[in-house]
Amino acid sequence: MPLTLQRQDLLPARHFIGGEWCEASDARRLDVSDPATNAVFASVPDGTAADARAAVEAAHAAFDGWRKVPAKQRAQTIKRWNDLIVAHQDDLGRLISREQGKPLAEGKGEVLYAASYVEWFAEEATRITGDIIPAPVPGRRMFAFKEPVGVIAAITPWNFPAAMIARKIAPALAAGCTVVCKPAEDTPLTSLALVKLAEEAGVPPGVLNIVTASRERTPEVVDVWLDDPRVRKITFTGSTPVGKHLARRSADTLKKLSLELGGNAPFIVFDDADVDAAVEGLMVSKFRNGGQTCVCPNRIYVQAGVYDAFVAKLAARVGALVVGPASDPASQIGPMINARAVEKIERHVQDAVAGGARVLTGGTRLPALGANYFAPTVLVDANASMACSCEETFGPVAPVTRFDTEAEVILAANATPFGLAAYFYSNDVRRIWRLADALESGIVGINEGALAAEAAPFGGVKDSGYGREGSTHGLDEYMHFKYVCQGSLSA
Ligand SMILES: NC(=O)C1=CN([C@@H]2O[C@H](COP(=O)(O)OP(=O)(O)OC[C@H]3O[C@@H](n4cnc5c(N)ncnc54)[C@H](OP(=O)(O)O)[C@@H]3O)[C@@H](O)[C@H]2O)C=CC1
Ligand SMILES: O=C(O)CCCC(=O)O
Repeated sequence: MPLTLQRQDLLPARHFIGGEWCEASDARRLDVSDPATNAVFASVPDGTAADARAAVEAAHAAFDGWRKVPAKQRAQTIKRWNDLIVAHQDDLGRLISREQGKPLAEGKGEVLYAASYVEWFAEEATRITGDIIPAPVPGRRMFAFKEPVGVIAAITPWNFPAAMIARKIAPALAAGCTVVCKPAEDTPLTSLALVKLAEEAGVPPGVLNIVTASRERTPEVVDVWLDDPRVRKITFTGSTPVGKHLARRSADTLKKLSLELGGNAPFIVFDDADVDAAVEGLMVSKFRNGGQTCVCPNRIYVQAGVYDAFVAKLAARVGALVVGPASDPASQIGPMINARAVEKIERHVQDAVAGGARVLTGGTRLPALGANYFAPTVLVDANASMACSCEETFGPVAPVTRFDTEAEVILAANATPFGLAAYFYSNDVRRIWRLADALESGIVGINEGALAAEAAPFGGVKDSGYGREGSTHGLDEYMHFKYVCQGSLSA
């Protein structure tokens, strides 16, 4: 079924390069399908190296002009973009849900979440200050100015097609950078709609450029940007192997990098926790976007004293989740993004069961709904050797492990190369600060399952990457310092 929007022109379905909506240089196109049915409902250009080069040319040519636009004017343009995103939240929410599969309420929620970053960075644009440094010797004046790094390349994933674009592009524009962007193959339409609204907001030609591409052609497009010394920064959200590839491949041109990569978040419930609050927190954090979120709990550790009560309550809540297409307002869990995602989830569940885990609810695909559906699942008796404990499942599967002591669970929680988010529930204030210190993670939730906010620095440690998005630190990622030192002037 074609997607009908209030504003059909929010589906430009072409690249945007140098202020022009255009086709791929060889006119090849890429189909976009609905993960609920696998039915194709739109298409976009399948980008080429030539398109990628044209985008860099445009961004490079626009940089000097954009960086010199007064901060207040840049801020006003970005604020207008925010206002347009909010005004079109219904269309954008429907677009997200159709191409990504999340329930409509979540799709619309993501639009407002994305807008919160755009608004935040519009405001931050007017507060970019530097330092006046007390000189260590007489006759000198010393300053540190912040400057935009230049052209930046944003490579975004499919799980939050609006929010990931927003929290990369808004700070780049606020800092005075120009942008080339490549969204994920599965979800190119939302990003094109956002770029259309940025154009309407008055972002000048060449400042924001977007090239869509298939999985097959993505390396060809991105390699152009990796090799081009005019691209001064890569900002990426996605898998750890691709993040490491980008770091290696951009070494020759020594680009600045922000890498927001995979996670393997522990979620720990202590005997002294409020069990109902912990179950609620897990439902919020684990099943958001059907479990396809990098900060989703991937390993759930529950202390022996509350284990039985916790898993009984959790299984009841998970078993009651309504699975269905985004188009059904009752749906709480939509389809997974594609066949590869469902295969990985199924492999994790089967591996866990073969290793001794028990399924309390779910555990299978839901073919009656469609090929990409997987039942929300609770596994108990999970252990560290299982694939679901070592790899990011990225699906609606909650594997639960029993533990006895605080020392034991800290060791287990940190026994992973990843370090993006960690959660724990406890009412003992001494334990709370011990754990907050001990967990090797960029983000820690204490008695809270919903952590992300535009004012907070989002990012990881270890194999979960580096760099932060959101907050004032999210703006610094797009700037460098220039130290200026003035000696004495001769009389
Ligand atoms: N941190 C996070 O938020 C995310 C983590 N993941 C994790 O990664 C797993 C796999 O998901 P997947 O979609 O394959 O993630 P990828 O890392 O493959 O994709 C993320 C982005 O990188 C692009 N990309 C892929 N390969 C290259 C390459 N060689 N050079 C440049 N860009 C590239 C993708 O383009 P294209 O779509 O065209 O391939 C997409 O735009 C998930 O199961 C999950 O565990 C996934 C998404 C987000
Ligand atoms: O999963 C991701 O790709 C990061 C976005 C999650 C969030 O902002 O909470």
